[in-house]
Amino acid sequence: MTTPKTAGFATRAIHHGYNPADHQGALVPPVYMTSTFAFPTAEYGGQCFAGEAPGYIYTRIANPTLNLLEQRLAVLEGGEAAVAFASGMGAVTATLWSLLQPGDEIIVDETLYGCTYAFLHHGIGRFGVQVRHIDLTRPELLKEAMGPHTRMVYFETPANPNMRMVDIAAISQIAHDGQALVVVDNTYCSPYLQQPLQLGADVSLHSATKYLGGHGDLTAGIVICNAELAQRIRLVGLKDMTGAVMSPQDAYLILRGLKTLALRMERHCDNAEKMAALLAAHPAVEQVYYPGLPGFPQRELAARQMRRAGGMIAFELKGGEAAGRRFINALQMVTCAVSLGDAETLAQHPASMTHSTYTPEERAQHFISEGLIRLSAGLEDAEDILADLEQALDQLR
Ligand code: MET
Repeated sequence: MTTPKTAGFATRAIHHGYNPADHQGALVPPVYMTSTFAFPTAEYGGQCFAGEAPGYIYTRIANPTLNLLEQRLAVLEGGEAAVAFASGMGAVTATLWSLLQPGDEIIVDETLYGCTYAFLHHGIGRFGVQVRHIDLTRPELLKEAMGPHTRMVYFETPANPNMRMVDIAAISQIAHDGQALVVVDNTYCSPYLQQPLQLGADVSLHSATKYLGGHGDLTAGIVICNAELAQRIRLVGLKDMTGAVMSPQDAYLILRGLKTLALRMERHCDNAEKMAALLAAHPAVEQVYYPGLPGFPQRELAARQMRRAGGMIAFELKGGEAAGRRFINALQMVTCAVSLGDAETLAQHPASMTHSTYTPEERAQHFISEGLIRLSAGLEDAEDILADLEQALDQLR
């Protein structure tokens, strides 16, 4: 059913866009596990292709299960429309291929997820799009940097992996004064914690592999924006160019994950707050980057644009990179793996894993230290996570 605008986040995450009465009473939406759709007549099939009839054609273009997920995520982020992809990078690349052309400039923050960075520099950057890094934590620098060819401003907040935060409202205002689109990778927050479109951004995208799916059993991506941009991304990015379509089975798993998103995010935040406090108080730890900690330099911004401080933490040990490896290897329950937003608490080393697409010099230039450790707070009992972190830290003494 179409949930009223006054309905709460969890209500919409559970109900929006689906009415059991339209599906023989099935409480859970059916999965349209089909690649193609039968046309009643040859004429009707041709009309579908011409955009003159509304029928489904082929799952790469549209599918009822994907459409339900898209509608639900659009409403959860306060957007008009959404487009589903096979991975977070599918969402990133389709958005950039669709909305940029040779001669355009894209301004990005200094710190980006490793594969996004690689795509900009070794992918679209090779096809005539100028890529320029600016420290977007200082909006005044964007004002100076905007030029006649700047078509897009792109960033993550908090940034993967170092938690630097960008003021979405301030950046959107400056970008829009210069007619540039603002694209925010909202993966670290999920729509429960942060809503970029409400703060002025044009596009919010996610790796749905993370908090949206929430169970580490799929890869998927989603782009949320207005109807016009969504149509451009769907038809140019998805249909004609990248073909990176989400599986209906994965859309079903994400719809299932969304039912508990609000509950899970509260628990991720509860656990991360306790983990960050333990790390900050431990003598082996040099520095902790977590928006909820009193010493976090952008704490006020975090409080302004995020509902809570989130489930992601970065930290450095006094013993640097070598100590970091020893720490990760000493963990017993916390798992060494990339990805985030799963039920399991995960630890990884960005310089050798998620951000190994940068050279060491590039990491230094983009504020990613070689010794940084990234933690994704899971849903386990906090005391078990804390005990594991503590025993691993104690081994560094
Ligand atoms: N985007 C994911 C992360 O940041 C996966 C990473 S590496 C292939 O963990």
